[in-house]
Parts: sequence; structure tokens; C-alpha cells
Amino acid sequence: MIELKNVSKKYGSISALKNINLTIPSGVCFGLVGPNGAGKSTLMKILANIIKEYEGKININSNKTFSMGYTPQDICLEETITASANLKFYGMVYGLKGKKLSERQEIIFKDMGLTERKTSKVKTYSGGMKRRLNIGCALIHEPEIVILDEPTVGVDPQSRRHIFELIKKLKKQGKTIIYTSHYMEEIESLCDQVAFIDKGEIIEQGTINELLHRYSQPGIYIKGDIPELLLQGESKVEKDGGWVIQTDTPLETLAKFANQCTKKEIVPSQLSLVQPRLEDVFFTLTGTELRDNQSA
Ligand SMILES: Nc1ncnc2c1ncn2[C@@H]1O[C@H](COP(=O)(O)OP(=O)(O)OP(=O)(O)O)[C@@H](O)[C@H]1O
Repeated sequence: MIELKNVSKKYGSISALKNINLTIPSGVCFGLVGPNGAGKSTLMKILANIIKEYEGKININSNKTFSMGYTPQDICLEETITASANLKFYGMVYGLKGKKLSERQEIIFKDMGLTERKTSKVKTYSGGMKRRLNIGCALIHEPEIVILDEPTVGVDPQSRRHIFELIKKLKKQGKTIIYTSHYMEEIESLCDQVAFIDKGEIIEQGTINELLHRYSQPGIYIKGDIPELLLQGESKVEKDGGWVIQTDTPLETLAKFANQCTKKEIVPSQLSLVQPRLEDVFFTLTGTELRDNQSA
């Protein structure tokens, strides 16, 4: 278990983290979500012991020994040598050698879908391949705790798929994974728990289901050539050229609209239940869209 108590960090006059209290149970995939500049990377670097000057207390696995792998947001590879030599270097840094090191290299290359390119120089790799290798370097020593800071930023779909598969494999192995992303759909599909961070503060945390349950408004979505009359008296919000109709009884409302449309021979281009999304939870909490703040 990882426990943070009143963790704060300032860079000069900038308060990057303010009294962070967080508990990350062992064996969960924990998502940390927030807009640019929220403090995610700072928190990751503190956990990875890269930033050593901060206020507050961190307790990892009750101070028992543990191994950790950290992938920073920026690619940290030597481009002029082969992928294999890069991976070997990281393996040796983590104390691996001989047969064990070779075996681990083979596994990482296979997991990352890079086996055929392992003897190529890193400078010949695409951005996505470099990112996959960068992640592999942090996993060479089979760490119990894996910290991945925006592992899918700017990657192609193929690399994204490999990274997702890898995270699922790490989850099955019972690793504790801490994962930051701007992409809520990634957090929703990969993580068990999530914390929202905004302006250096944790503004909400819980399991994905808890948060969706607590904050999302149930409803249905209707789009198309819909007469005003049909929507009269409904609590509705315009969205993407259609309407979200807010209701506590979405199934009944959906059936009612389907009936009315059938009777009036109207064929909406879309009529569906609104699926609660983490994106909406963040919006409810902060009043801002996560991605409006993105520069990437
Ligand atoms: N080395 C540094 N020196 C000064 N200020 C910094 C430094 N690193 C981060 N900051 C500032 O601290 C705040 C938090 O930055 P941090 O990189 O932790 O946020 P983030 O949520 O990871 O953002 P992003 O998603 O853009 O990576 C920001 O205001 C940032 O400008």
C-alpha cells in the first residue's frame, strides 16, 4: 500500500502540490487524472524518489523493501545505440545480469511487439516504438510498483494497443500500477480507482463505479429532425446537435420517446441511453473540460 500524507511541493513561488492525501492499495491500477499543470508529474516524481525535497510523508509498503519501475513523460533512451543495448543498460542498472537479463530482454521485446526490431538503432524507431521501449526499460527488473506518466501521449494506435495489453498483463500479475493520462477513456477501461487532481489538489477519488454513480446524471440522447413538441416539458441540454434528456428513469423515457417517434413516424438519427462518463464527473467537479486545457 502507498500512503501519502499532507504532501506538498513548491517550485519557488509555484505551489505544484497542496496537502495531498492519498491511499493507493497494493495490486490496483490507480489512475491520476488532471489537466496540464495540475501536478501529476510532480506527484509521480516524488513517488519515484526523483524529487526528494517536499513536505509531508510517504509510506510505501509499510517501509518494507520494494521494487519500482518509473516511466517519465519524456523519452529517456540513447538513440545512437540499439534498442537491445538500451534495454541491457537499464537491466544492468537494476542489477540484472547473465541469463536472467537475456531472458527478461526477450520477454520485454515480445510484450512490446519489438522483437523484430531489437537490433535496430533507436534513432530509426518511430515515436510510438520509442515510447514502448521506454516503458519496457522500466519493467525489465519485474518491479512490484509501476509508475507510468502519460504512457500513451502522441503514440500511434498500434503502440497504444501494445501498451494497453501490457498494462492488462501487469494487472493480472498483481502489480500496483499508477497511471496518469489526459484520456478519460483509458482511465475508465484500465484503472480500478482514480483520483482527480486540479491546481495541485486532489478534488475527488474513489473507484470508477463509485464516482460514475455519485456524479453522473442519468439520461437519454436524441438526435435528428425532432419536432419541438416532442421535447416540450423535458429537462434537456443541447449536445452535439441533439438533446440530452435528463431523467431518473432513463429506460422508461427511452421507451416513451421510441413510442412517440413510432406513432408520429419520426426516425431519429440517434436515440440511446446516455452512458455515464468520467469526463462528465470531472466537468461536474471543476466546471471545465479536461481537454480544453490540453496543449498536446
Ligand atoms: N521544475 C520545475 N520548475 C518550476 N515549476 C515547475 C517545474 N516542474 C513543474 N512545474 C510547475 O508545477 C506545476 C505542476 O506541474 P506538473 O508538471 O507536475 O503538472 P502535470 O499535471 O504533470 O502537467 P502535464 O500534464 O502538463 O505534464 C505547473 O505549474 C508547472 O509549471
